[in-house]
Amino acid sequence: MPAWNTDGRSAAAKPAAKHLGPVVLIGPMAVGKSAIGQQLAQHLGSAFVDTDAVVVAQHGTIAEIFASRGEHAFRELEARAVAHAIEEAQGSNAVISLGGGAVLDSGTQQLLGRCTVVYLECDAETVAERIARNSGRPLLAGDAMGRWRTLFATRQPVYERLADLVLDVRSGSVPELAHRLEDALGEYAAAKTAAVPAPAATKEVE
Ligand SMILES: Nc1ncnc2c1ncn2[C@@H]1O[C@H](COP(=O)(O)OP(=O)(O)O)[C@@H](O)[C@H]1O
Ligand SMILES: O=C(O)C1=C[C@@H](OP(=O)(O)O)[C@@H](O)[C@H](O)C1
Ligand SMILES: [Mg+2]
Repeated sequence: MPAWNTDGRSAAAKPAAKHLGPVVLIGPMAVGKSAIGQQLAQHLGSAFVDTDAVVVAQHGTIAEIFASRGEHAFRELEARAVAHAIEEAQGSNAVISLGGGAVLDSGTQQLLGRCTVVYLECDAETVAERIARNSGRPLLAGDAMGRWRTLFATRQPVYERLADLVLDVRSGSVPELAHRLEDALGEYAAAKTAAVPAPAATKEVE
C-alpha cells in the first residue's frame, strides 16, 4: 500500500513531499533506472525525465554519438541534459532517471544536492540476462559482463556517497519495485518533515 499520494493529488501537494524535491534515480547500467523511474512518476502523478532519452531526441542515438564524436562529447551533452532537467524540476517531485555514468560529472554531483537521490542497488547476476540482450550501450560492446563489472567497481563508491536512499532491486518486478520505492520515499519524506523544528511561536504585540 503506498504510504502517500493515494488520493490522486499531486505528490507536491502533500506537506511531506516538499522535503523531497526532484527524485533522481542513479545506479549502474540495466538496474532499471529508466523502467522503474517511469512507473514511479506515474504513481506520484509527477513529470518523468530520462536524461538519456533527452540526449537521444536532440542528438541521435548514444551509439552514434560515441562513434562519431566520442565519449567525452556524450558526457558534455549528458551533463547539460541533467542540469536542465534538475533546474526545471525544482519545486516539484519530478522523477529523473540518469544514465549510469552521469554521476561522474562534478557539476552533476553538486546539483544532486538539491534532489532526493535514490541508488538502485543490484548485482551482476541480476543484470546478466538484460546485459546479454544489451543493445545500444557502447560501453558494453564485446565482453559486456566483464565491462559492466569493471565500471561498477569504480562507480559503486560514487553511487553510495551520493545516495539519500538505497533501493535493493535484486528481486521484484518493475511495478513491484516502483511501489516499494514509492513507500520508501513516503517514509523518507515523513522522517524529514519530523526532523524540521516547528517555527517558534510569534509573540503577540498589543
Ligand atoms: N526488476 C526488473 N525485472 C525485470 N526486468 C527489468 C527489471 N528492471 C528493469 N528491467 C528491464 O531491464 C532492461 C533495462 O532496464 P532499464 O530501465 O533500461 O535500466 P537502466 O535505465 O538502469 O539502464 C529493460 O528491458 C527493463 O524493462
Ligand atoms: O553507464 C554508462 O556510462 C552509460 C549508461 C547508459 O544509460 P543506462 O544506465 O540507463 O543504461 C547510457 O547513458 C550510456 O550508454 C552510458
Ligand atoms: Mg536508462
